[in-house]
Amino acid sequence: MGFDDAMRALLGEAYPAYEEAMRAPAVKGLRFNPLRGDLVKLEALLPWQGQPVPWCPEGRILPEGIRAGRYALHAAGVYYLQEPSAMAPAVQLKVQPGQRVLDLCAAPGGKSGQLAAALQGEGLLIANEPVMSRARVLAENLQRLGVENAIVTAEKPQMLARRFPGYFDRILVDAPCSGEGMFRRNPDARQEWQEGSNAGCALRQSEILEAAYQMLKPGGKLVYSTCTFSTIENEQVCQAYLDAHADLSLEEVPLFPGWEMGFGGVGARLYPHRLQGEGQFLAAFIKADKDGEEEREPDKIKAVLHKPSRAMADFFAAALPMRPLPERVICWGRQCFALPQDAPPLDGLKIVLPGLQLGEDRERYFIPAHALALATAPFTSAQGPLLNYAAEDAEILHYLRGETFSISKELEGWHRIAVQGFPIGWVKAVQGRAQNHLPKGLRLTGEIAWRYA
Ligand SMILES: C[S@@+](CC[C@H](N)C(=O)[O-])C[C@H]1O[C@@H](n2cnc3c(N)ncnc32)[C@H](O)[C@@H]1O
Repeated sequence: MGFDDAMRALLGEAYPAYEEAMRAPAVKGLRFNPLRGDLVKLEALLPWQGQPVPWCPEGRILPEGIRAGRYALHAAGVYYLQEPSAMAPAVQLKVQPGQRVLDLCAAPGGKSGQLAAALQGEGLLIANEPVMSRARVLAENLQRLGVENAIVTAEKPQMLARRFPGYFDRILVDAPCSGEGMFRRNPDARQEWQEGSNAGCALRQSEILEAAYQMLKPGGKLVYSTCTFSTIENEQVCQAYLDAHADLSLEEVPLFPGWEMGFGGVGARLYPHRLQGEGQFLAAFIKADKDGEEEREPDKIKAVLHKPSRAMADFFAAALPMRPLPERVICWGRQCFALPQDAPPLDGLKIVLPGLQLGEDRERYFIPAHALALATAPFTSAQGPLLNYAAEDAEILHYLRGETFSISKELEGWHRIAVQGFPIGWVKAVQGRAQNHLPKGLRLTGEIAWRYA
């Protein structure tokens, strides 16, 4: 059976509506980042209004033609580009500040960003992605969003399961899948569809879920999601999971307008012909609490902590006076990171990012990391030296292109540069020039939509 026949069999009478929706353009969205402040204020920064996404308060549907990834406020982590249906699984996990959260299949990081925002800086997020190149993008995205309490790992789920038995309050398994729900966005993937691929994906999904089960605390919650339609990868995987673990039960997923209950009452289905978004499946599981069973806590961090140099302390006092010098600092070579509170031991794991990247402590001088500028809250004049510009100011364009530009001759030393109050990186003021410290990989080339008009 080809893909079209499989969809016809799945949807029955609704198939023509689905087919018509597939001829329309894919829906694009953005999600405001609550770590950057109040939603009403963030939304007021943009000159266009997006329609709200009913299942995600921070989500907006992008009006056609807006290239929101090319604006300076994107570089400042004020929002993240995310397709509306993809916003649903992380919302359903209902993360609370202070919890231990695992995002097991996390790159490029849209859902990790949501989970980190729900933690509000308290607790721990481990964002895992086994494909190293993708894990690096994940780390970069979390840094842009200003997340400070995340550790990015690049491990196989089974390896993590050995290290973190019963450790997490919340786990998201946004599994690799056959991607049928994304064919409108990615038509080439449709050509690659093969009948047998669903079963192969299901096998891998069940293995990932098994590792996640081992890491879920009694009383904890897990959300499983895919962006595919096949019942083999969705309801059947969920049913097999329930059959294998008597202490797992389904949590009902509230249905928003346009959502459909999954087959057999398992989870929820989002279809492009029923709502403004692409295809998605999600289901939520609760692990039964065990009275009297002691929680197994891994040992606290065993890493050798770095004592910040005088140069680093001076840098913090001058450039970020509102931010105390971090206490739990580790270094890889000269690159230093502040560990999140309650970071577990990380030895033996493939770590891409162990916490907030601070910069290079070279004893005689300190070079701040880009992520440190992005981690700071929106500007107030008490927060230290900052060059604040409007989005359409030429300095912002120069900065994002990696160029130096003129500033007042009276300024000296490290300054954050900000757009509309939101830092986008560091410059060093030297004799009336702002030396550009935007990492090369983040510089914009080609057309830049730097004006909102
Ligand atoms: C659907 S994507 C995740 C999207 C991500 N959650 C987001 O919101 O940006 C699935 C991810 O799982 C990763 N992956 C592949 N095999 C995996 C495995 N065995 N265990 C965990 N993740 C895996 C893929 O590389 C891919 O990045």
